[in-house]
Amino acid sequence: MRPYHQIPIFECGEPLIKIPLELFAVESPHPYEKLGATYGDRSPYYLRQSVIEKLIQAQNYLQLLHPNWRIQIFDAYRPIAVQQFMVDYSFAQAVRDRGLTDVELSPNQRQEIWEAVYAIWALPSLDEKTPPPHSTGAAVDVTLVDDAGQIVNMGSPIDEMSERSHPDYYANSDRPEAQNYHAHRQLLQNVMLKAGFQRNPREWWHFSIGDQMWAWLNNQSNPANPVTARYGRLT
Ligand SMILES: C[C@@H](N)C(=O)N[C@H](C)C(=O)O
Ligand SMILES: [Zn+2]
Repeated sequence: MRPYHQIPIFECGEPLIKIPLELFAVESPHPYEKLGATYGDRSPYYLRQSVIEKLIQAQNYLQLLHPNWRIQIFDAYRPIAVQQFMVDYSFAQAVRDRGLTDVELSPNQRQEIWEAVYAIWALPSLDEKTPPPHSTGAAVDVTLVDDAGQIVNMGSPIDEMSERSHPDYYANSDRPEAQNYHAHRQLLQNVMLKAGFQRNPREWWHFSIGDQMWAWLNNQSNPANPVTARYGRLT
């Protein structure tokens, strides 16, 4: 259980619809499909209707500051089967990165790797009270692309299992390069927050609106006016 799982969900029934990809930049091929994740008759490029409207709003705010920059969509809707696939893939990759194989892992090593995996991935829970954020169609992983079509350097790749994924990792650095990374992360956060999203406190790229994490973060900063979640798991 994460603290945001205490938030009650009152599903509003808003449809999951195709993102108008022509408006945005898009990571292509899709990063998880490339690894073998299958979506059946679904696609990762779907979100709830008003989440898409808010994403367009965020990009409009971005373009007031930087005309011709775009939000790049890395991932959006994620069925629970894909959440499970990515959790398993990330565990296996972390084992390989340590130069080990699954059978060689000591109980301590196994636990340490699972902790690293679940530091950034949500549990692929089938319980309707604790859905993984992307399985609600309300969460999106994004970065920025500049007017030359280049991905803006945020100082670490999306999905890296390290401290560098923390949004404020570069906040107190004296290095001009690191200050740039922090400024880019702040720019992304500012335009997304202005449109109503909240950012995952552990990941510079993950934003959501209307799900449990969003409600929990809202309630942390504004306890006098608590909100609940309006998007639950989609089947
Ligand atoms: C790991 C990243 N892509 C992500 O989406 N993390 C959140 C917490 C999730 O799994 O929902
Ligand atoms: Zn995410």
